[in-house]
Amino acid sequence: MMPLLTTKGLSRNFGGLRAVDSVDFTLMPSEIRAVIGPNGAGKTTFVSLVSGCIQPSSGMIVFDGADITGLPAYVRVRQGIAYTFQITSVFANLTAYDNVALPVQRTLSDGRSKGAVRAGVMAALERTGLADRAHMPAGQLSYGHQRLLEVAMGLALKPRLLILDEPTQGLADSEIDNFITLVREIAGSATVLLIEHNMPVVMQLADRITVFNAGKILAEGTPEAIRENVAVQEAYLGTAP
Ligand SMILES: Nc1ncnc2c1ncn2[C@@H]1O[C@H](COP(=O)(O)OP(=O)(O)OP(=O)(O)O)[C@@H](O)[C@H]1O
Repeated sequence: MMPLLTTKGLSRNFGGLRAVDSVDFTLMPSEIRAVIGPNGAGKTTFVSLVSGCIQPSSGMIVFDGADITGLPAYVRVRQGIAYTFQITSVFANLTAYDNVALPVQRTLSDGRSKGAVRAGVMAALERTGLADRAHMPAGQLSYGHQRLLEVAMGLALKPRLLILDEPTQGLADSEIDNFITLVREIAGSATVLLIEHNMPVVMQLADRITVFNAGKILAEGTPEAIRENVAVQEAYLGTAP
């Protein structure tokens, strides 16, 4: 099977700091991959490089067999890479419905067909549990629901790769359970790359886990293997003897 995504020697400097340092990474289709690591390890920078929000200092990104390193973010979205980054894309003054209508319109050949837009918007809102809040201004939703709204906007793009950056932040425990169900369902039709600090969520969801530390991949493996990895315990989990 061909990988959906690979990076080769991917690096990004900020001044003298190597936030992402020569990362070789492979993601297979329909995987749920969690990316974990201490604060400042380079996780957000890494997924920002994959989505095209920032450009690499060096290295290469291949998506579905094609070199996308030089492509702008909006072209990558069109090719099937959707991302949600900590409420950067939600318009506070628009309703939840209208926020999701924007990406739905982009996926329809006739984006002005009201019925098709409505069906697409409501499907995404229902999947994320926000259907009964469709007509609330996004800015009036709780922080956790704004995170879910971002997921709905990502889903509306019908992505092949959905990148989620700390999606459970601000969600209540009951909402986290729904979120886990949602991600499993999303994984039926898309590959999921998930930055997540909530370890129970990571352990329940991930097929494989990639551990970042100081810009590099420290370890990679199944949840069981990562839990037992002594270097990971020392660097991140803080549970080494
Ligand atoms: N635009 C920027 N300019 C300068 N330094 C940056 C910039 N973005 C990130 N950094 C630095 O790069 C390093 C990696 O940051 P990044 O946000 O990728 O880490 P992270 O693993 O996602 O951390 P967190 O878990 O706290 O979100 C940090 O030292 C951070 O301060």
